[in-house]
Amino acid sequence: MAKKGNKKEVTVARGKQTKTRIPEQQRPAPAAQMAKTSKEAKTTPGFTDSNKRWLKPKAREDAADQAKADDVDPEDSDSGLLDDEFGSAESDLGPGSADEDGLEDDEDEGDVASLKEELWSDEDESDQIFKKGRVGGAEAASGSDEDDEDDSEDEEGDNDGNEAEASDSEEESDDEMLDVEKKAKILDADRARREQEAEAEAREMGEGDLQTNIQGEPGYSILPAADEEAEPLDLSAVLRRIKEIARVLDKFQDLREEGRSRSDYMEQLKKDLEEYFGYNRFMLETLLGMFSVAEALELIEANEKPRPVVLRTNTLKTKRKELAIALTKRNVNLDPIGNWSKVGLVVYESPVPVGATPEYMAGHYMLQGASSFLPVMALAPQEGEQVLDMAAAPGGKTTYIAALMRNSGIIFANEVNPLRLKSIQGNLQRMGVTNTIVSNYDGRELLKMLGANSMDRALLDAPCSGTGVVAKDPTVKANKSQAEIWKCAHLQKQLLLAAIDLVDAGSKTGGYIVYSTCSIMVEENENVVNYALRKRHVKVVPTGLAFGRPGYIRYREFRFHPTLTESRRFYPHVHNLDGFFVCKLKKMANGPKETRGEGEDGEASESEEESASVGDEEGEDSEAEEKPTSKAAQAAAKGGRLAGSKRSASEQTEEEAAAAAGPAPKKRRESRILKAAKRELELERAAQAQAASISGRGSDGQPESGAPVDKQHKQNPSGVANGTAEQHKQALSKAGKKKASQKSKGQSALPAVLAPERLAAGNVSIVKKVKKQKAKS
Ligand SMILES: C[S@@+](CC[C@H](N)C(=O)[O-])C[C@H]1O[C@@H](n2cnc3c(N)ncnc32)[C@H](O)[C@@H]1O
Repeated sequence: MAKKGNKKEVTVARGKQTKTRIPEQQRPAPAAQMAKTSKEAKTTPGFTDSNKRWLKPKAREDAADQAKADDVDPEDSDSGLLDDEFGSAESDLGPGSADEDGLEDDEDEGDVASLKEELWSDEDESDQIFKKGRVGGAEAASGSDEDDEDDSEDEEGDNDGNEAEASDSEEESDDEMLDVEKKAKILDADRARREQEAEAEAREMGEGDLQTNIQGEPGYSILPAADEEAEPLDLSAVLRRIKEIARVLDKFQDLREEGRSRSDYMEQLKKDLEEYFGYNRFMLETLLGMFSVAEALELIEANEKPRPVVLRTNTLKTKRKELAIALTKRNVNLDPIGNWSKVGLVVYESPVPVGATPEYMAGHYMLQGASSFLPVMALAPQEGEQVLDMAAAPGGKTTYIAALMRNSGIIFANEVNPLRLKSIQGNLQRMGVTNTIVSNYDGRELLKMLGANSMDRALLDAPCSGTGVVAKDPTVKANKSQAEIWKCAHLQKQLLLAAIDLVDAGSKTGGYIVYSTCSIMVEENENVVNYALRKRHVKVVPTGLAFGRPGYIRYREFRFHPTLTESRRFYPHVHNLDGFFVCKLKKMANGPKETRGEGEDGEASESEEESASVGDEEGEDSEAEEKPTSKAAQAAAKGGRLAGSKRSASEQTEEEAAAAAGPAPKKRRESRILKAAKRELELERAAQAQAASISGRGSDGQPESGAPVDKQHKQNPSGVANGTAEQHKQALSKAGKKKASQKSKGQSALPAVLAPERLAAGNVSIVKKVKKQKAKS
């Protein structure tokens, strides 16, 4: 465990700005720990463990701390969060860094290159503002040379890891510090020195008489004696024991007490962690299985702290610079999120609820966990493409996809839970998204509705156990079980196969699928992707993300395809992000892989998979064989799929893909529903363009005059990006005529898609009822 200091909270008023110094033990993630736990960070720039900007401990611990400092009601700060991404942390099953040179084919290169151009290119003029000093408050105005120098040092020093981080706060010159800061600094230094001395003393004593004298008291034992009735300890004593046990386990041979085994310590540790942090046994065993004891504790501690509040600029409506200026005028204290994103802003403190500012209402930004940027960046949607967001509510990623596509092409945003549709619609409307069709299907049924191979790209931000977002939803600590994790994995496999089947391997610009979860469970991540690698002609490609830990290829009894190291894992204690997994797949050929029959390698037959991918929820596809039984492992090894098998697995994928599928079909199979929906969207766009030319709106549907947003809403209640009511009506009546003529030709109609009440601001809802009505008729 990293040693903790005891800095006092010091609130310093500087001009208009209030700065809150967070006690060291409350800081989001101590830099020393971070650099220690991620060697990768030392070599990767940007938003990594060594990103000083991101980790600069300026953020307050929570709203309550800020309230203390600013007299702001903490509830106010939270109440501003509308239905963005927050609140989706609950389980939603209801109704080495990216190797930029390691790209395997031209398409990948183009893809990642364009992604880089879009997202990693030199910061635009908007970032000059940050070079002149932090935007919030007085410092922004000064724009001193000194700040410039600091910034460039920041950039150069990104690789310096913990030392750079540690020294960063020291860099403030004494002259700049106020008296109270100076005093606090002296006290801190003094306390640190005394702690060091005490530790050294304890170590010295331990070396002579260690087994019983961890705390320097004769006869002291960390573990209760076997025959002793365990006395209840107060919580601070439990925490102390947790740390002592972690220390012993770290240097077990040296520090163990005589007659005590490792499992004695582990058992006591688990009991104490259960008691102190409230995890259940399953969760603890998982964490202690994935990480060293010390690192598991770091993660557990990071899970107790909220992640920073982050905004994503909606580039359909504004620029980051403009947004930063607007929010700064409201005394919001913010910074760019780091050099890995050109659209992210991290908010340190705000006197107004950031979920209820006029800029928010006008759709200039999305409140979005920083980890949510990553799958969309990996997806790298291109303008003009057809993109599926299979599990879309509340639409945080959909709106980002739309922004990257500049509202061109078509996005299909699907969500199974009808109660969550409104949140997608609301966000699309607020953010001025006009290229999206919202549907309400089980993702496993989408194949029937949209047609196989109909998409250029697909994002499956899968429903999951939420084990990466404990900070948002602490109930996850206590209510997850192995059975539930397998249940999630089962659904995730079916959804991923469906997503793959919907993407066209022959797409000129795409052919990519991104799979992501906010779970840290291997069963829900690498295990799911590994399953897809075996069932479909896909390969894992680099995500293009500049940081993140590589995915597992060996974990407990699991053995995964070696290319899974290209997938990326993100952790609260390493990256100060929610626990997250991102994997990018390239579809090599359409259609399923030919598999041997049941019994030959212990796998389900192809027909079973197909039924799984169209929604046989009860049908046990290959869940059993995916669990790491030694029988399955042997059988899979026989099939040549495991790491270490003689044939290179990536060769195998491509060879088999080529042999099984032949040339990729040139034409996509589009379902009638898809065609009708596209026609409808075209009509809608035509109406909007007409409306824009009449009413003097820009091409993005924004008023050129800058009329107040509220007024726009009143004039046009259906949304900020709509045409006039008359044009809307005309479009609908045209569509209605088309529908009638389709009907007379015996083609399937799309009544709900065309129903006026279902239309909202350029978005079209397809509801499940459509299917039922169709079936009846
Ligand atoms: C992790 S959340 C998606 C978050 C979303 N991508 C965003 O960024 O705002 C997963 C979503 O999948 C939905 N879901 C669950 N089962 C589904 C299924 N079978 N088909 C489609 N969506 C499903 C859940 O209701 C939930 O809204």
